[in-house]
Amino acid sequence: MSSILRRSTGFARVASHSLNAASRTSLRTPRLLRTTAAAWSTQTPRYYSADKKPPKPSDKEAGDSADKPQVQSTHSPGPAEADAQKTSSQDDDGRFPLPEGWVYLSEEQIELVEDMTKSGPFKLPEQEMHALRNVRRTGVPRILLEVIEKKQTGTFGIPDVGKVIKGINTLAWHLAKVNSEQENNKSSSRPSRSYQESSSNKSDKKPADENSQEKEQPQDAKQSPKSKEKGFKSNSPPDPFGGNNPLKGNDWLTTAIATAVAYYLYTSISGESGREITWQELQKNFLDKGLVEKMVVVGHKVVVELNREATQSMYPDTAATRSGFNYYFSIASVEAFERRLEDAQNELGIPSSDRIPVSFAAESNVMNLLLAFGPTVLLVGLLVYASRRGPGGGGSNGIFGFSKSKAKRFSHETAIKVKFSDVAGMDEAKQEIMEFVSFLKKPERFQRLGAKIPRGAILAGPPGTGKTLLAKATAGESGVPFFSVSGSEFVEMFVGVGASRVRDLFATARKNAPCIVFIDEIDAIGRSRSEGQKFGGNDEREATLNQILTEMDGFNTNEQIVVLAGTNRVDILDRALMRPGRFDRHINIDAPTMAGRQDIFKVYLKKIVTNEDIEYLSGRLATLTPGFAGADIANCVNEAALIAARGNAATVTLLHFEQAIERVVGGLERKSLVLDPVEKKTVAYHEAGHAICGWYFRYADPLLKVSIIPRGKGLGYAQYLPGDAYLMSQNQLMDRMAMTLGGRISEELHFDTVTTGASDDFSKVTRMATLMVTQWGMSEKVGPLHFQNDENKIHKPFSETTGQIIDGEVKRIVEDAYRQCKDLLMEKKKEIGIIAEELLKKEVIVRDDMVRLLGPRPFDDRDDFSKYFGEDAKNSPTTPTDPPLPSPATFQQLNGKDTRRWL
Ligand SMILES: Nc1ncnc2c1ncn2[C@@H]1O[C@H](COP(=O)(O)OP(=O)(O)OP(=O)(O)O)[C@@H](O)[C@H]1O
Repeated sequence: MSSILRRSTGFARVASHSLNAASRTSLRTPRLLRTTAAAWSTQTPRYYSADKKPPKPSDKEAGDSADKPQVQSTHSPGPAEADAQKTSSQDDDGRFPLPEGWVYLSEEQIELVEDMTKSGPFKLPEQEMHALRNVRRTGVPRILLEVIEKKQTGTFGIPDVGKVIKGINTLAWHLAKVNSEQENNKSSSRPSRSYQESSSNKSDKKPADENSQEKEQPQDAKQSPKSKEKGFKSNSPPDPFGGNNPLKGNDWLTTAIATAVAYYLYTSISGESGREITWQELQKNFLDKGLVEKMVVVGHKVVVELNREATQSMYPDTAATRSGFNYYFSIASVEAFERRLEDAQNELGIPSSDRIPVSFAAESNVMNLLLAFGPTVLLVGLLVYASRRGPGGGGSNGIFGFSKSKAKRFSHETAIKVKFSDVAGMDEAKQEIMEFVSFLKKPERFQRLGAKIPRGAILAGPPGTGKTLLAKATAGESGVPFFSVSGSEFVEMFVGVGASRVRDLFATARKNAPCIVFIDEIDAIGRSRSEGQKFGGNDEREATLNQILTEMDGFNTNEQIVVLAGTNRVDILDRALMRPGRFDRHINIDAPTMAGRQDIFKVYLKKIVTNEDIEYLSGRLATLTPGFAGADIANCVNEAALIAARGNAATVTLLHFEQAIERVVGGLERKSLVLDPVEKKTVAYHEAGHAICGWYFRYADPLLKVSIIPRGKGLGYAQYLPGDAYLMSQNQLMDRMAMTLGGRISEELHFDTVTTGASDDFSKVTRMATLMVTQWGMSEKVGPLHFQNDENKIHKPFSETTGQIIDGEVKRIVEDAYRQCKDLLMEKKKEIGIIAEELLKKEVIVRDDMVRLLGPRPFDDRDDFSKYFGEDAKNSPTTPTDPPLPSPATFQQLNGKDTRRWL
């Protein structure tokens, strides 16, 4: 009886073997295959324990044997035995009744099955081959017959491998059932020997009473404890998987598993992969023996097709006899291969009519498919990847999220903590913008009287003057969400993206109303359309601008959305953007005044550790920093704190602040730059020339310091404090120009030759003179005309004749300044020498040195200057009692920046 079950083991092992074979041949899905194989091979032995003598729980051996695979019987029942073993349900030929959907196989088909199981992936161990004979009597599921027929007709394919597995599964299941029936019969017909019983002498020699005892045992007792546990009845088919059949009742699972392994099985059955051999092996084993029928060159491989019948007779056990299996070898070039083959055939004396045919085939279909569709698949893959790159997959960073606005959202609770008190200076701008705050906070106050609140405001001004800060403060004060986006973030290379981002931004704003939208650097998209057309226009930018115009028009008056925009170039913005109903308010935020700077200094001085008198300090620093924007001031204060920290100072002092300002304006001190004595003397006399001009010209700005320590790009500098002048007279301009030329004229007066050091001075003088002639109406010949300079220098805004007059006038003004300066310096040649020698000695001289050497300046100084730097000023690093100090930067002779806004 147990032998039938063992036959099912045989089938199970076919599957397991096949699966294992597949797992060996494929590196791709070993886990799936191993798992599946395990389901077949580890569960089946447990089932066999059910038909053994029931193991007693105390009987360790019996228990062990239940977990081990059974020793297979090699006994094949003879016809007489078969008769003896025949049960009542068997027909005359000993065949069992067929379940529905089952069929008996013909002898020829059984032979085919035997052939299949002799070699190849379904090969069975020799001792299990006898199990197949029982298939004659049990029949097989029809599905297996179909597969066998396909095998007969040569139409066996990938899907059929799955059918083989399913068929085997069903067969194993059925065999288990038959076995169970036989077990019942056996228990009723003892002591007659069952053909299924093991042929071991041990079982044959069992005493009759022992057998009878067994017979008398109740049926239930014959079941293993495990079978009992699972509630198996002896008349119901035992579960060959111990109740764990992974395929039972799971046809879809069967199909899935079968399909998954089918491909791998197919490749091993069909021998698609073949095996690589060397040329020598080919020659020795096949070529010399005349077994090669044909060779097919596929790329750099040659597939050897053997005469299968001849090969089988010579090498019966080789895989080469399997249909579809082919050996192959690699070649470097087709020519070399053909030559080698020809030589080999010549050596063998094969006549030309019998030569091995060589054909050429394209690479495998898979390769062709890969080549054909690979790039497309790769591209699609990349697109999908790019689309998921953004946070949350497909976010605004993803490629398909490019139409989403990139506006950052700040809310009252999160980032926007800025209040109007944090924005120093710009009182008028704050006043203007506060109206928006009241509108957002108490809209009814305005609506009650039928007033329409302005839709938006443009904050225009130089960089770093606090436009963004003011917008944030507006949001902070009104406690509404704040969406901040830069104009450049709307611009993409794809046409239409900008417009859709604008749509998205405004849609988000509407959802979050009341709120503030701030578009920084709006000139990136809001540039005048007529300007753009000069250079061919930019459709994308215009489409974006149009969308902004449309969206701002689309607000209804009750929608509490305020749009603020920041720009440094209000002059180039499109007029449609600036008209009432869109950006109604134009708020100019200029560089802060003296008072504004002082306020800003106070805001930032509060945040650092200093023992200085904040009122005095902020005033002095504000005087030292004309033209500084809020951002520059914030940077200076921070720089001072860094300098103090570098020197391990306990607090930040005035000295640190002045060093910081000098560094910001003049650049880093270049200690490594050592001038030779002649150069140093030239620099000293050059700077002394500037200093003397500043001291003796009435309208010159007050002199603060002269230095010949290289700093930034310059070799020396004279520092003046121009103050916040908003208007300049012609006299002031002439004095300033003359003072600027003082360096060169001093060189002329004291040396045989002049140097290149005055180049920057000439540039400034020329620019000033040109402005005087072309824009400030300070030339009688040109008259009160204004010629706007064309930034692109494409065409001059005046005629050729006017151009010549302008050139003549500019030259005349510079020459006047030159003469004025030369007259003074010739007169003060001795004083220049005194200052220059002092400079060579001390490298830096300050205002008090000048007073000591030249006497008091013959003209009164400005009030603010006197307050912080005059006689009554507190001791400061710029007084002579202090060690020489690289002091604050110049605003004129220093090559660094000229902070006068009109220059
Ligand atoms: N009035 C001010 N009060 C206090 N801090 C200021 C003021 N103006 C500027 N700042 C400082 O300068 C920094 C830069 O200012 P902000 O970004 O507002 O300048 P902006 O005018 O928008 O510049 P840009 O035109 O380059 O965008 C601010 O973060 C702040 O620290």
